[in-house]
Amino acid sequence: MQDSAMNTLQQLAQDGRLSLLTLNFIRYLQRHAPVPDALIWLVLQLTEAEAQGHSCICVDDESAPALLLTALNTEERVLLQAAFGVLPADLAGWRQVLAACRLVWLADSGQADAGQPLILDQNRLYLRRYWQDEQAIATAIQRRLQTAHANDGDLPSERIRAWLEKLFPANPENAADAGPDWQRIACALALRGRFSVITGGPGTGKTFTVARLLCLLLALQEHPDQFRIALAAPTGKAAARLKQSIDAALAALAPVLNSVLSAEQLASAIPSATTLHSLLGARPDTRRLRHHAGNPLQMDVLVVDEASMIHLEMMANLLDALAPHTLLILLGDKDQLASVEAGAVMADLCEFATEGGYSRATADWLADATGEQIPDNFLTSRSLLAQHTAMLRQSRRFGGAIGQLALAVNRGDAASAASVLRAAEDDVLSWQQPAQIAASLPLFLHGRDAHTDASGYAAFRSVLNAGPESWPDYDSWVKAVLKAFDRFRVLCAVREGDWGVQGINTLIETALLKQEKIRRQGDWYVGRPVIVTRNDYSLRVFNGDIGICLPDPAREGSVRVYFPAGDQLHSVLASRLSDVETAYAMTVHKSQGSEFGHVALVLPPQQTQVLTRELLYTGITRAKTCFTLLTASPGSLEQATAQVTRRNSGLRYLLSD
Ligand SMILES: Nc1ncnc2c1ncn2[C@@H]1O[C@H](COP(=O)(O)OP(=O)(O)OP(=O)(O)O)[C@@H](O)[C@H]1O
Repeated sequence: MQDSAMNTLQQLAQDGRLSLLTLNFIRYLQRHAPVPDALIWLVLQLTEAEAQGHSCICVDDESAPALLLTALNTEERVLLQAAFGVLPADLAGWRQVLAACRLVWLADSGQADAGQPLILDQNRLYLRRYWQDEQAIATAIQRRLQTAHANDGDLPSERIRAWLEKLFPANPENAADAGPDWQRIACALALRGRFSVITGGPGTGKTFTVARLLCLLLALQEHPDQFRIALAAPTGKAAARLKQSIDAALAALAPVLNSVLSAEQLASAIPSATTLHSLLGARPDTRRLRHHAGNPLQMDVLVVDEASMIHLEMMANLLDALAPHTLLILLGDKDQLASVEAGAVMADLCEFATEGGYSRATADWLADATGEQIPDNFLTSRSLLAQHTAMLRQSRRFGGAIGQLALAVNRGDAASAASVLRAAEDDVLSWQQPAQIAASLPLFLHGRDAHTDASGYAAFRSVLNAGPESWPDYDSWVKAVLKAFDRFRVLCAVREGDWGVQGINTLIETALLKQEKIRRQGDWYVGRPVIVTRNDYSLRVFNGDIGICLPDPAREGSVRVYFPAGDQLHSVLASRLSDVETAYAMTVHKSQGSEFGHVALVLPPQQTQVLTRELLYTGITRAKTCFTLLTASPGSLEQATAQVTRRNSGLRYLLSD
């Protein structure tokens, strides 16, 4: 490598403008073989892309260099570009450079794989581990899809149809042109194989449908009492929500199912939901999991909710750990923010979900088994995966203004989103543009004037201040405090700055301190809401868990943090928790899988890459009853709506056959 390029990189790393990890990786490559400058240039892009959640870069894509070192200013970028000189202009030129380096394996060249750290597959350059994860996921899914019933005729379509009619009675109020019942269709598609995807926006009935699908599966078993079901989600909160919704749905279905299982048998067939980490048997201080192909999970069906939060490595691990006969059902909203880590698995799986992509054979089977006719425009006969994917299209919860806003944002229609925000009744939606975010402090503390639903933290503070005396026992009070905290949340696009998580948490805490509403003991005070930032297996607290600091009833003067654990509570001495942050405000990313009565979404004034359509959509759809948008200028709404994240990935191509 030319000295000038390496010197520039070293200088940038010294100034903290380039990650040391990247520099060390380049040095590692250089120790093993001569590395041409053009490849170093690609590695810089690749490590940057990985940090942004892409699994690879497209070397012939003119936009790829735009990813490069976004942290650099123009002068630094110009310097770096000058140091690297002229680079190949097209894919053929890049392939030539890469083929000449023994650290790169050209996966489509017919050469044997020698374990090189970099892989070029078609036009996509990968770090080996992401390529491996994508390959493993695609192979495992294809295998599951291919071991579907060889012939739909093997399935008892008449029985299935009879059950679907019981589980989803036709609604006489539905308009004749309402289209097919996608919920019935989702159930029937899942019965055909070992892999199924059900996507849909918030409130479209994903859990409603999967509860009925589980009933249908039980009803079709010869020995329903021996049928093993498992429920999981990426976070503890999402797992608890899944279990709650399924329990509620099943309670309503018990009378329908009583010829198959008693209410008690039905209740015991559905275990509690766990996080994917604990399902897979994650252990402290090691990446190795207890369950894998050599020690698979033993269950007949696994439902995983909030699948958009699953990253590449986790999906690869999950598929590896499943027994071949297990039916995996993924539930999620394809339009939500992707996982923080690399990959956009749910978006890749649902690449064609909107258009359907069903074959004529699938449509015929659906007509037999559900009585539903698939409209012609959904018959584009896409991939095998499309034959096992259903998209629910009617929101049952978000008929109103929040739903319209989410839809407008999802369509990329900033003008409609703005007019929905301006036209809505202000107890549901509000758009405020404070010059300084500090001006929103009254909103955070007390909510919007005179509108009880659009609450701030006043409801939470009031349950907290009432103390345990007004409740039958201490735990009931703690549960009420936790519940009241979920009535409102400030969600931010960024962490730093006045308009970020840290600034707003400080703003709220300082105000409460000034008003003498809190009394600190070091970092802790009674009523401090915290979010866990790192898994701690010994304390059984996990990244993203939210708890509240309250007095320890057993020890005068000491405080514990209480976390919800299903219907129960889990508590930890506050002094033992080190990796936590105050949680009046949290990032939209961390809010995935949760819902709050009222959400105040804060978009920062500065232009930032994180301000995307998916972020806005995810923030809006966390709100159950009221939503307030806080921006410094109207432009932020437009900017976020226009900026779509499309992560580079090879998975969607691997799955498109
Ligand atoms: N076919 C239906 N008939 C009547 N009610 C329905 C139907 N489908 C869904 N619902 C109701 O709509 C509400 C939302 O359903 P559900 O919670 O299953 O949606 P979801 O897609 O899982 O939502 P989320 O995105 O929050 O996970 C629930 O109250 C549910 O009972």
